[in-house]
Amino acid sequence: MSKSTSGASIELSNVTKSYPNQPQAAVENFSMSINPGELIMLVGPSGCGKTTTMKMINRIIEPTSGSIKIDGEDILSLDQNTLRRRIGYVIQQIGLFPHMTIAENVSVVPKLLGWDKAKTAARVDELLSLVDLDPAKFANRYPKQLSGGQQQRIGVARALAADPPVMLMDEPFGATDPITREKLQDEFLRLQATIGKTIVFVTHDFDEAIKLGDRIAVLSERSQIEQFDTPANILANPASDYVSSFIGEGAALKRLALIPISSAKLGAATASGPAVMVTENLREALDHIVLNGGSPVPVTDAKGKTVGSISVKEISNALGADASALGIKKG
Ligand SMILES: Nc1ncnc2c1ncn2[C@@H]1O[C@H](COP(=O)(O)OP(=O)(O)OP(=O)(O)O)[C@@H](O)[C@H]1O
Repeated sequence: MSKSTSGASIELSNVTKSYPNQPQAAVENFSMSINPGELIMLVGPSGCGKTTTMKMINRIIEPTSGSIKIDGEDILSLDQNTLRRRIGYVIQQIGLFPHMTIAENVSVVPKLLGWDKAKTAARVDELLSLVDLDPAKFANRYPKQLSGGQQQRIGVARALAADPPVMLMDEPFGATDPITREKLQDEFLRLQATIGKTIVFVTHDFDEAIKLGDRIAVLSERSQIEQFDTPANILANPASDYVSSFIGEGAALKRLALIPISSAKLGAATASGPAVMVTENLREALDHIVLNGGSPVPVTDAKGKTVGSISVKEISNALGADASALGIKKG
């Protein structure tokens, strides 16, 4: 998918953080190059150093050694306040100010930057619309008058207020129920397709990492990188038992969700049953086939015209072709 990019590159080189009086470093010699507009997921067990790694990028935590550059500029030499205005930050607890309205919450950074009232108000309207909340309805409410999912969207809007090139997201959807979480993830993907920020996103949830990430870094203790690759490559070719244990059960099913139906060789356009759109993925095709009692289902284009059919055989072939393209034996 091509997306416009307003993000910046991030380069971490040999970054180490040792907290005082700790026997070992929380993050040791961490190096990573992130391209403008990339959405990078940091995944790993509790205490492995994900949050420490991420918080060093906006210097909420100061590195003990190493260098961090954003668009080639050494951030350790920048004033901390300047830096944090360039980096949006979204956390699980949301952190909305309860005594401020939604509009006031979203305006915090524009106010710090000295924007006038009209510019700030226009930006608040634009941001609320961007996260699918009607400004006329929500701007003057207080956080407690919003659902958890709506509050989380305000957290994202607030982080985007000054249009920062970089966003850091620390388990932003972690506290929401599974249905809200999935909805927020879908919306967030749509939003990112438009805004193209460079995003570092911390999660415990490998499925969330697969769904959202352009690339995933699987981390072990001291933020050691076990594998850093696209979701499809990690699922098809985990680098170690450690990485496999993160993927868990059902790697093939998870891979299906990453392969578009358009990449499968379709069967003849003779099938009947619940049609699936060619823009959907193989996981969705499989769902339709199951609902159709295991028989092939028609595949339609965006205009509803039938362009072929898909059965378990075509799905299996597409999965095999994908695996062999990656140098994996068909299993
Ligand atoms: N302020 C601190 N002082 C001392 N040790 C700390 C401090 N903050 C974190 N640590 C330690 O550093 C290590 C990494 O912590 P960090 O919070 O980065 O891990 P994490 O992977 O984000 O964990 P979680 O998923 O549970 O949030 C842990 O062993 C933690 O106990």
